[in-house]
Amino acid sequence: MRLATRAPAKVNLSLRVIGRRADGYHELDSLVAFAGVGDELSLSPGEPGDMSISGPFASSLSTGPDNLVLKAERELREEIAGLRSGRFHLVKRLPVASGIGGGSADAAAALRLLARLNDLPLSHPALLATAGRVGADVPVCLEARARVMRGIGEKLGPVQRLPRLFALLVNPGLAVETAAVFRALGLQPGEGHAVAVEPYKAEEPSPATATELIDVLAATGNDLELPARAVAPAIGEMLSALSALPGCRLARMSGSGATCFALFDDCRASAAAAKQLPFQHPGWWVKPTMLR
Ligand SMILES: C[C@](O)(CO)[C@H](O)COP(=O)(O)OP(=O)(O)OC[C@H]1O[C@@H](n2ccc(N)nc2=O)[C@H](O)[C@@H]1O
Ligand SMILES: Nc1ncnc2c1ncn2[C@@H]1O[C@H](COP(=O)(O)OP(=O)(O)OP(=O)(O)O)[C@@H](O)[C@H]1O
Repeated sequence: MRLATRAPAKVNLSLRVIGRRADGYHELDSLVAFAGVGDELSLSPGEPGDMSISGPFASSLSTGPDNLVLKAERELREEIAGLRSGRFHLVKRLPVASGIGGGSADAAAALRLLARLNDLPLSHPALLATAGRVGADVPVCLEARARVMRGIGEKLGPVQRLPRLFALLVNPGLAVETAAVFRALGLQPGEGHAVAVEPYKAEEPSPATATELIDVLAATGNDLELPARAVAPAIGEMLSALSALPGCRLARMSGSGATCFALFDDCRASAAAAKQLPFQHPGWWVKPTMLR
């Protein structure tokens, strides 16, 4: 039997860095949402540890043991003796190392498929523990629903019922290494981070409309944007181009970059921008999508 699932792109609508832990990782406070665009993963009968990849970004990745799909499978097998598994096929539609958690989404998708095959609930402690070990963004990608994540990604707040946002996801075709961006922030282990941007306040009543949500988000930010722009100056150019699009209400970077998103009040404005941008910047990856 073949099991399949989508691996939606993760978007950090806001991201505040609280400080750096003694072990070098950074404590975050981030409102995360998920996009309509994503990878696809399937699991079929076959040899565990085996996988194939197709899709527009297949050539950016190997099918070796470093692939996060296989890493997640291996780690779960260590937690659960006798785990049933198989061979994976990944359709890679998201740019790699791009701040929208493609690898994390794939790893989480692998865990969801293995949970289905082995009749495990998603809340199974072995799944959660494995997710956290595979990557900081994997726990939030397990359920792939909008929420605030804290700690280094292991503390998940309640699911947020956000109004749908019409967005463009844009990447300049530049892989940016997450660790390099955190390094460029320049915090020492144990050091706190001065408040530069406000975190999203999830306790307050959720905004009822996209327009209200965008207003709330405008008061927040992404603390990794400045260090990422130092690592990859193309990000600054992209943010200026997005802000100048007709109807763009907010342009911001996701995660550690380089992917940025532009938010619009309605789908007509985002669709028009999606048509216009490729003429101005033919090399950029541009995806109109809904975030929720
Ligand atoms: C920036 C975000 O995308 C926001 O959602 C994530 O925190 C990054 O999550 P991720 O890509 O799953 O990150 P990992 O693969 O676990 O870590 C990559 C590297 O980034 C740094 N890292 C990551 C997460 C974090 N909270 N603090 C860190 O300092 C560490 O140097 C780590 O070695
Ligand atoms: N299935 C996979 N998809 C994407 N990247 C993978 C995968 N397996 C391994 N990797 C490696 O993981 C690294 C980070 O990939 P990923 O796409 O998750 O980064 P990201 O988009 O920056 O994510 P984040 O927003 O979590 O920082 C890359 O160096 C990539 O080579």
